[in-house]
Amino acid sequence: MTGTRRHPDPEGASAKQGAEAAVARAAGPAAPAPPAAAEAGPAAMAAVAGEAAESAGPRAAPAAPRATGPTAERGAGGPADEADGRAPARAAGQPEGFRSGFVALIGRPNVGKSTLLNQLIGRKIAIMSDKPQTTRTRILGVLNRPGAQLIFVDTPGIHKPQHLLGEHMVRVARRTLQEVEVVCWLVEAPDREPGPGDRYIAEQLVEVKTPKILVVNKIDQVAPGEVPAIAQRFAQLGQFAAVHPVSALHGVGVPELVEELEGRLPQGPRFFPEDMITDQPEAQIMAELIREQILHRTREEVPHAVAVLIEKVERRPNGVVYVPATIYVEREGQKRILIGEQGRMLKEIGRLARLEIEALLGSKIYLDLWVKVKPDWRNKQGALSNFGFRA
Ligand SMILES: Nc1nc2c(ncn2[C@@H]2O[C@H](COP(=O)(O)OP(=O)(O)OP(=O)(O)O)[C@@H](O)[C@H]2O)c(=O)[nH]1
Repeated sequence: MTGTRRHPDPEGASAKQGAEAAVARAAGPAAPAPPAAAEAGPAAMAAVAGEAAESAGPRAAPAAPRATGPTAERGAGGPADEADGRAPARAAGQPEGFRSGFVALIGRPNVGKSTLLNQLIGRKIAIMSDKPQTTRTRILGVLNRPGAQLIFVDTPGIHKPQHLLGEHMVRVARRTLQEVEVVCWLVEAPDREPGPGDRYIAEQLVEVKTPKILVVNKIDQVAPGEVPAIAQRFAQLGQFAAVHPVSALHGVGVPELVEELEGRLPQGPRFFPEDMITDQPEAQIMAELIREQILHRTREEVPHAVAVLIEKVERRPNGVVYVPATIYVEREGQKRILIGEQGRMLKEIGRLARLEIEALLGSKIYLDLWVKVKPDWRNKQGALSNFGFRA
């Protein structure tokens, strides 16, 4: 297998460090073209950009401004200039008064953070499922508006950790709160009142000095007349700059939320190129799309015991992109469930994931799925690193 065993690290550096690097690239000389997908393992893959790059397939994706951390150079127009006391230089074509900044989406597992992120961006960049703790790492989504760039950070749900992976998830979510311009706290209207998980988050939020917006999601599941009282019960738990009832699934209330958030961002540079919608590498999104199909089809402990690794992405002369991927589980029994009778379950997971990946890349895909057992991987630091989770 030629694919590397490490995914690019979407969180090895802070979101802001990554964005600073992005500004450096945007302002500096033209970024080098990404290595051809045929030769490149996942670590070298570029992130998924907007329409143009995507429809042209992985080779055409621009080099991604990834969270490259301390080695990245800063260029003119980046936050380094602000630190020097100079006004940030505006990139060509950037209007006067342009606003930009980071918005964290936080909340209990399963409240709809990923659904809201996809709705805000207008594209599917985060997987969604009805199983709690679906999101395992921080995901950046970029919304470009005529006068602003909003960078959303979808965090793993904050919950009481029960294993090493859980601890990692909560740490990532907490760290994110320190770095952003606005925090959106999502709660679920069907809960009707705050539960212990919500109160736990509210306590964490007390220390957060950045403006907080309370977003009451899933209002499609309650009678409209109930919404104000429900919102009030959650709003009592803290100091909120605004309260927005939404249905992330149906897009209700989302444009109003975007207006609110844009108005709260400071003036600043465009951190990411205009055609970029996420900093997630393609290979990582592919792995997540496979995991999403598994989440939809399995129950109890299986969904949480699964990790997916894209071994390589190889464009073949006939135009088909060959993607071998390994699904790791913790026990033989879980492997049997995933493979299913006469391989039927794995075949179906592969078929549906392939359709999603083809839509993502705009190319024909040959998805080669394998299932392997790695006992207790969620409690092994080495395995977590291999799967791209960093402390
Ligand atoms: N009816 C309804 N369902 C929603 C809405 N928003 C999200 N959901 C559903 O809620 C479930 C959880 O949504 P996710 O977006 O995966 O939740 P999350 O907060 O990202 O979950 P974690 O990744 O576990 O933290 C999915 O089944 C969604 O379809 C909404 O506005 N209305």
